[in-house]
Amino acid sequence: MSDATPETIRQALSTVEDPAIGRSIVAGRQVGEIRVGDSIRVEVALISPGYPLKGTLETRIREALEPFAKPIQIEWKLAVPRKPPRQDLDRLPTVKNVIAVGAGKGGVGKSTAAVNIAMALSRLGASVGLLDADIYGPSVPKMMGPPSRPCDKSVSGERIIPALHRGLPVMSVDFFVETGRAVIWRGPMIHKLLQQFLEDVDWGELDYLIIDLPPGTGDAQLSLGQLLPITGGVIVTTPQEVALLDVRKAVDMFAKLEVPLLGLIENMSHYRCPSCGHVDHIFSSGGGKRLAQELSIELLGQLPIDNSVSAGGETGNPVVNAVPDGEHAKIFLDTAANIALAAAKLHATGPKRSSLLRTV
Ligand SMILES: Nc1ncnc2c1ncn2[C@@H]1O[C@H](COP(=O)(O)OP(=O)(O)OP(=O)(O)O)[C@@H](O)[C@H]1O
Repeated sequence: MSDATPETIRQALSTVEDPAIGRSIVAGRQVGEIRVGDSIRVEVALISPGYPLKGTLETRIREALEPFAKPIQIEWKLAVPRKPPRQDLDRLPTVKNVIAVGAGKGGVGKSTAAVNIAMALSRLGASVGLLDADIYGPSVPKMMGPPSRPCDKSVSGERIIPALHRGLPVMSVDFFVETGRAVIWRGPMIHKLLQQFLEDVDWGELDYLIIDLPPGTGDAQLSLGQLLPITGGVIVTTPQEVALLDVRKAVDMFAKLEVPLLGLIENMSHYRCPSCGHVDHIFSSGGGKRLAQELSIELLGQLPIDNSVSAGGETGNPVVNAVPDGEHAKIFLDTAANIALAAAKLHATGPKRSSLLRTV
């Protein structure tokens, strides 16, 4: 075995593959600074926040460096890869990944999921923004609580400064309508506003922009999807058969938009009695899992019904933040990590040549 130098160590590490993508961590530029003294210190960047395969990667690194017979210290960093979206929609150069949260029907907890996933990714160390594109019922600002900085759209000719809620930049259709007024958007107005959200908003450098899409799979959703540069889609459903039927429509919608599907979240999956711990599958059991298997998509997470989740939405303090060590925060953190990993895996496939024409 050769002496331990940064070069020989880098060479040894070139045989280590990232377990999620099967690529050498040296070739993938995941290895940063290497320092050698009494011990070996290596900087290694993970491809996603909360990377679920970190233990496997660590074992591989330690095995590869074992012959140097020195203590090994690994300094973990985060370097989220950027997956270029469809060629015709490469509009957000400072945003690495755009993740759209959709649902086949209303009321399944799509906005709750979008808000908590954004908070969870941020807790896991990523830089995250939230775009509330739910033109029928923009609820993200309410769910995130009062802003520490309101949205500044006053300066004409300059970039719009997004609101800041709990440290996350947020833009919402809600900022552009009077409180309590029903929103009747005509297609061109929606397009214009969303185009502004994408082109005129100063989002800053983001690993992830999470988009809360309107519920359903009609024309409005399709045209939004054609406008937004989405890296991957996530579908939220409840376990009832009737909701699951709508999931198939949502899957079709993402396919039409040529947006890769990252997976399914089953919300209101079951209810656990807080006093006796009894688990009740109020709707039906295993529906999300069966459907995910049937459609060959990943089941990213299963969230039980719980007061703390709805209270988080009502009080403007998402459960991931309000009860940070609770069961529901843990489920959202795991779900967010699964989403981020699924998006990172797409990176290996490179930019997509779209057969769709831009409609605006
Ligand atoms: N796991 C859960 N446990 C308890 N309440 C929940 C859960 N998930 C969502 N809710 C509640 O269900 C209601 C609907 O949730 P939410 O607004 O997130 O749904 P949505 O799919 O975005 O609806 P919309 O179609 O109106 O946009 C809210 O009151 C929310 O607090």
